[in-house]
Amino acid sequence: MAAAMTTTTPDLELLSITKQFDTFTAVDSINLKVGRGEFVAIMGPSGCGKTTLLRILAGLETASSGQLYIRGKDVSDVPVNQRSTRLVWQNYALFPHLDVAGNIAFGLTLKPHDKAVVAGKVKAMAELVGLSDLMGRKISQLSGGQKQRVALARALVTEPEILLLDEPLSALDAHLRIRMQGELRRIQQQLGMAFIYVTHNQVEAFSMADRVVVMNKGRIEQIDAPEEMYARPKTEFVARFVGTNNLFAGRIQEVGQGHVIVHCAHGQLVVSTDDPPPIGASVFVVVQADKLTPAPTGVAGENRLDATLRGREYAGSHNIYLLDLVDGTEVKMTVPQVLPVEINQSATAWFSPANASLIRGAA
Ligand SMILES: Nc1ncnc2c1ncn2[C@@H]1O[C@H](COP(=O)(O)OP(=O)(O)OP(=O)(O)O)[C@@H](O)[C@H]1O
Repeated sequence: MAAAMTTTTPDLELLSITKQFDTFTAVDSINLKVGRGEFVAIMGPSGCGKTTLLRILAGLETASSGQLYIRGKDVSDVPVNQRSTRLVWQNYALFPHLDVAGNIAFGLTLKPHDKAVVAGKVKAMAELVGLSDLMGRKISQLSGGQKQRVALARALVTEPEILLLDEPLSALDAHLRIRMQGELRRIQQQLGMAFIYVTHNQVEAFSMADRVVVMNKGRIEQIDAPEEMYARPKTEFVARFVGTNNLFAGRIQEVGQGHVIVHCAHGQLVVSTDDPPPIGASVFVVVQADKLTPAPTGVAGENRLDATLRGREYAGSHNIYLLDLVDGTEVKMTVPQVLPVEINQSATAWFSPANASLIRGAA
């Protein structure tokens, strides 16, 4: 039954959406609410079910079970041409025999419309996406970024309630991609429209989205604002998938005032926490690579990691150091300076207890 419509009705609500292909579960009991005008990015490794989920939202695929609501209305059985969603994907699927204006107008000309109304809407949309000067151009005379703008305008001109985007920028070069990220965010905010954006690209997801969804094997691992997801991954999978984190497996050995001591294979680590797991619990200590700094040799102290330098990479503004701990654990440290250490020599790293977090490990 459709939920009563209120101003707080989410743009999109998924209740236990599952998709099975024969015996294989591609999308597994997904629950998700997308608020009014929210930008949600869905990311995860290849094959985790991102595109299948987006196709279900678009009506191109039918869920095996579960309910899908758009602005409070159950659309689970509404066919694709009657959905208030539009899909934009990377191979723009534009019509080469039509010019830019013809391509943008295409969605509107499928239904009876006054010519002047169509022209007005196409003009306004071209202005919004920055194509006003190119209306008479053929598609073959456009750059990749311009083609992507046409595809975007063609979807938006039909005034969908939600725009679905499947890796829309992946065919563009790095420079153009950054430009288009800014443009997409501006357009989305100007229209106040919910965007559901599927991508492999972490930087893209984290720079545009209000919230990021990380999927793994058809399930949602974590939904959070980008900063929160980055600073506090909640599962081992997310900690390994997002950012550049170091994970140290261990067990809680001692619970102190505002901190715990974790026993790991290479030694003890101290982590600040207000929510300590019980003694004996299996945990991972998570420390971002840029929260590690070199520790002066010979100085004892908590969270000092004695290691061997195995590799280094110069990345312009920073250096990435690969270190091996005594038990073979690999550690990544990102620092601005060049360290006076050669490959296979001893090196040390250190982190503050306040810069580490805990996630529960396997029992
Ligand atoms: N029509 C289909 N029949 C059978 N299996 C399918 C079908 N469509 C997708 N799958 C399987 O479902 C899983 C999820 O596919 P999906 O395309 O949603 O993944 P994805 O996360 O979008 O991957 P990628 O990032 O590589 O595009 C994959 O294992 C895929 O092989």
